[in-house]
Amino acid sequence: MTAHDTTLAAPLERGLTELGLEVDEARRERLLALVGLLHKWNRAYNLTAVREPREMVARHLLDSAAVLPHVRGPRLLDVGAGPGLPGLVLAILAPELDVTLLDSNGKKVRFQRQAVMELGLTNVTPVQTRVEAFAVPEGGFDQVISRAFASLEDFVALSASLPARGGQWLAMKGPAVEDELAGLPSGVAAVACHDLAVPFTEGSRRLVILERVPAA
Ligand SMILES: C[S@@+](CC[C@H](N)C(=O)[O-])C[C@H]1O[C@@H](n2cnc3c(N)ncnc32)[C@H](O)[C@@H]1O
Repeated sequence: MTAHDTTLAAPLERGLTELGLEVDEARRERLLALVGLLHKWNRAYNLTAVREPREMVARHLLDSAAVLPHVRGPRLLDVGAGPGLPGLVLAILAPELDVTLLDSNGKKVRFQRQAVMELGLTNVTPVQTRVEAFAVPEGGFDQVISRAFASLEDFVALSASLPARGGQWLAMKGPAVEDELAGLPSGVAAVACHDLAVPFTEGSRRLVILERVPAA
């Protein structure tokens, strides 16, 4: 596995504890190795505006980990995953998940593939495509998640056929999501909106969970 900055181990462990997550050392090592890869590839591939590894621990690892209690899987699709956020983090934390990472950008998907290989992950499938052109696999996904991808309305419209029957959309949003909730199409409703405190970051992460409902 790839080398990483050992000074990041303590903040990661503290942050995971603050989130109430028990994560063994092997998984913590993988998470830090992911930060190492993001930092290394960011110079050439411009994967994320977050440049500092320490900041990546909070804004990428812990922010993604914060949604784990709401992820039930097992088939999880991350739409517009970019360098694999939150999907790679969730796949490392919960090996029982079967995670598909989807992005239209070739460089981002090349990074996803490299990370999957270097981290030895067997539960992640990167796919390069636009979500609207993605052929839904038989049965669909139990949950479809996105972070920093699109408005709620566009996220749901672009991925309308992808959740399985009884499946959910999980949208990782900022604090101002009320206006977007008002724009949801009929037939889809928010069933929960969680305020998640992310260690070492200002403001709160909101996780909106959406399901299909009988059209009004
Ligand atoms: C702002 S980035 C967010 C990346 C990642 N989720 C994160 O939080 O760091 C949005 C990503 O969505 C991808 N994207 C935009 N439109 C897309 C589409 N129609 N289908 C698939 N991916 C798309 C872009 O290539 C980009 O990597």
